[in-house]
Amino acid sequence: MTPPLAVAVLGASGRMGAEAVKAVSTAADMELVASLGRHDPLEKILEAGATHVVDLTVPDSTEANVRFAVEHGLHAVVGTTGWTDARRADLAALLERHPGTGVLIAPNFALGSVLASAFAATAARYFESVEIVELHHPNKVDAPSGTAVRTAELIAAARAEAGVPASPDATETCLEGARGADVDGVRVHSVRLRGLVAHQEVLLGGAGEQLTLRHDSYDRASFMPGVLLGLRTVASRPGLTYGLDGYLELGR
Ligand SMILES: NC(=O)C1=CN([C@@H]2O[C@H](COP(=O)(O)OP(=O)(O)OC[C@H]3O[C@@H](n4cnc5c(N)ncnc54)[C@H](O)[C@@H]3O)[C@@H](O)[C@H]2O)C=CC1
Ligand SMILES: O=C(O)C1=N[C@H](C(=O)O)C[C@H](O)C1
Repeated sequence: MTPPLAVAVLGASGRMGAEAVKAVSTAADMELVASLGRHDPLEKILEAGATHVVDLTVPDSTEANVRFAVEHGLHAVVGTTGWTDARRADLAALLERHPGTGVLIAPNFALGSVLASAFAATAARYFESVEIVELHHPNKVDAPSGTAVRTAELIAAARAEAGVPASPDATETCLEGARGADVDGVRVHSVRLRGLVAHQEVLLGGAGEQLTLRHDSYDRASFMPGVLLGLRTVASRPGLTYGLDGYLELGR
């Protein structure tokens, strides 16, 4: 019989970490061997005999946590935001020196969100204008969301490949921030509102028509199937995978 995956959750007292602790604890093929908070030494992971790490911490901590995991040959599933191009490049280089180890960085674990971003990238090839509105709870520390950044990157790449020009925009005078952030040429607007969890709309405009692709996470339970899928898959995918779409067969 295959032994259960020995999983350590980092950020275990946080909103996502607490949900991941529940999900891993109730998965028949996993054992939660360690739960770490901000003040716990990372050595706890090794003492507990973990083979897999889930990082759901904060942008300032995640890079050091994941580097520690990789340097000790542990596979990592990472939901924390803040993984810039430069940070991912450094991590990919580290992984080359640890060839059997896998890391998944997933800006969003909700399957519906991953699908919505993929649909948006497909649709963006056919519309003149595209903008993103992301809406989150007001305790979120980063803006724009990691999901919106990833969606904008996918959209920009698809439009570049199809030769679609920049979205038209005649703005000449503008209060700072009024047109949102520019991510690879795609405007991203961030709303923070009590009562929300995690939501995103991609607005696509053409002559006389609009297509809106919206995804809503009403509960953090929505992220858990993706976390578990990541844990079950990561060891068989050495190196760095960016986006849960890398583990799904979306083209079929
Ligand atoms: N990929 C996805 O599907 C999702 C990703 N997120 C991201 O996950 C991250 C966490 O989100 P929340 O749980 O809402 O935040 P949170 O603030 O509720 O939780 C973060 C926790 O990490 C702890 N922490 C900080 N540094 C640590 C360290 N070095 N070791 C262990 N624990 C540490 C904090 O004390 C806190 O308890 C954010 O970056 C958020 O954007 C959130 C929801 C879904
Ligand atoms: O902080 C959150 O809550 C979320 N963070 C991730 C992001 O920044 O995209 C994923 C999801 O949107 C929830």
